[in-house]
Amino acid sequence: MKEYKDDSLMLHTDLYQINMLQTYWETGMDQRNAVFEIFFRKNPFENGYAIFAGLERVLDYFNNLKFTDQDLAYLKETGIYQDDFLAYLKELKLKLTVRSMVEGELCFASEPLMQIEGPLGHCQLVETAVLNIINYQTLIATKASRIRSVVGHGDKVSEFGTRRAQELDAAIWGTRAAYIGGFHSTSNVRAGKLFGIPISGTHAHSLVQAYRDEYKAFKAYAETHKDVVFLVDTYDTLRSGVPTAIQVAKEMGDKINFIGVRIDSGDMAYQSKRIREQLDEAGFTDARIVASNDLDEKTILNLRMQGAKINDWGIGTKIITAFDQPALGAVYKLVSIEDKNGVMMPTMKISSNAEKMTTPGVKQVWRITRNKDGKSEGDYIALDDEAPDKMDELFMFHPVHTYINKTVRDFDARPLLIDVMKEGQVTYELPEINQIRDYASKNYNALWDEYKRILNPEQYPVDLSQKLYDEKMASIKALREKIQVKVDRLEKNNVS
Ligand SMILES: Nc1ncnc2c1ncn2[C@@H]1O[C@H](COP(=O)(O)OP(=O)(O)OP(=O)(O)O)[C@@H](O)[C@H]1O
Ligand SMILES: O=P(O)(O)OC[C@H]1O[C@H](OP(=O)(O)OP(=O)(O)O)[C@H](O)[C@@H]1O
Ligand SMILES: O=C(O)c1cccnc1
Repeated sequence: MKEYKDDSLMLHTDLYQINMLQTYWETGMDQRNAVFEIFFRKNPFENGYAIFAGLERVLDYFNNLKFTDQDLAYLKETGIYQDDFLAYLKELKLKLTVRSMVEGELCFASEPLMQIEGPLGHCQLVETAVLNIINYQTLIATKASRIRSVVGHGDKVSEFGTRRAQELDAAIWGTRAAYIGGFHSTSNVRAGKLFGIPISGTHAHSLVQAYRDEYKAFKAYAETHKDVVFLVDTYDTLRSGVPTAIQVAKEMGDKINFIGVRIDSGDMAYQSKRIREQLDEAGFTDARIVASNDLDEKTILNLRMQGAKINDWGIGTKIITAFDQPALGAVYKLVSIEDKNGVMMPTMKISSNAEKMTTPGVKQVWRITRNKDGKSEGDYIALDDEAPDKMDELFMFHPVHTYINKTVRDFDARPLLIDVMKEGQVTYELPEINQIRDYASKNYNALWDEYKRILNPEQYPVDLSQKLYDEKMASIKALREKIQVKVDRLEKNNVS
């Protein structure tokens, strides 16, 4: 890999973004004010909700983002761009204004998670990296929440996935997202240092193999550590591993804090029950049983159903790679653009595929909860000039099946998109990681159980205001008519 002393993230974008910027610039469009929104079309893992994560890194990415001399030298080398455009890039200072959900917010398909406003060219340049960050972190936080939701009360879940992650960055930011989603600790020591996440760890089979003997290995480990968890499945878990762990724990007595044992293979329901008996019989009733080996929410649920006596769970591959759904699929769509008279005009993409159709206009997402118990009624997407928080009753209807509707009274309406950056300056004070994690947990607790089950959850309502719905329908009609005129003209030209 080539080394650059001033490498920046400006080039961490798709070539087509710079190509579009060039077109906007050459045609005098680059300074037109534009608003883009980020949303995903389907909740990941067929879950009933997702947990928003990634804002801290997005703001960090925006901070001082500019083309460096070596970025520009590289672009020149490609031969794609002329000197005058490169000179324009050299002076480019991003003036983005950002509204976003905060990390730990519950979010749902089809609602804006973040809104980026600014000169069209600036907004375009950052699309790729912003999606890159939010897609991954939101996905992992959601997967973590699913896993956390199936473990027992008092069980601990540790993230073990660094070795299986899609490279170094994914390990670090993935484990942060897993912590936000409810994991208790990580095995990644650097993540502990960078984010203040609790770290935890046992030992590997190699320790036992190195000493060629379980007793020697456990004893050596115990003599060099205070807190110990012995990995007991290297040779024969029930006949050798656990009895040896017990022997060493007894010999060491108060010199160590014998936390328990870990198993990493075999039938973990059967083994954990037998291990529990052996530990209890030896008087170690508080010793914990840690399990790892390709675990996820489904295996954990199944193990618990079988009465497994597992207290703590180490989760690697399946969390850090979001194994069963490796991408969230969030997109970045233009919703409003300034016209040549300086007026902001809503814009949308239409498609025969209803899922691919966007909703035009600058919007706010309102979380509607009942005043009497704080429970969720649904989310209400309204145009920016609407104020559902000032209304006494709210008519909420399904945006496709409009006959599914309800009128809500005595409710609280909370706007979810808050100002985080104004013309390139961060205006938001980043919370501590534990505040984010607590916030996610509080939000999760306020959600009805029906939306939280990991299999076939109920669909949480994400509704459009009447005004937004009407404008969307009018835009679709107007666009269809415009296209029809064009098609007719083309056909007429072909005939003549
Ligand atoms: N009682 C159980 N019920 C359901 N799944 C289990 C049970 N015990 C273990 N598993 C899961 O079954 C999968 C395979 O376990 P298996 O015993 O085959 O381990 P393994 O990976 O072959 O062992 P090794 O790591 O030694 O190669 C793992 O995902 C594990 O978490
Ligand atoms: O199974 P995962 O959910 O991906 O969790 C991470 C795995 O990493 C370790 O195994 P590995 O074989 O790499 O090393 P070890 O068993 O020698 O520690 C650990 O024992 C887990 O099995
Ligand atoms: O601490 C552990 O037991 C651990 C950490 C990473 C991966 N596997 C196991």
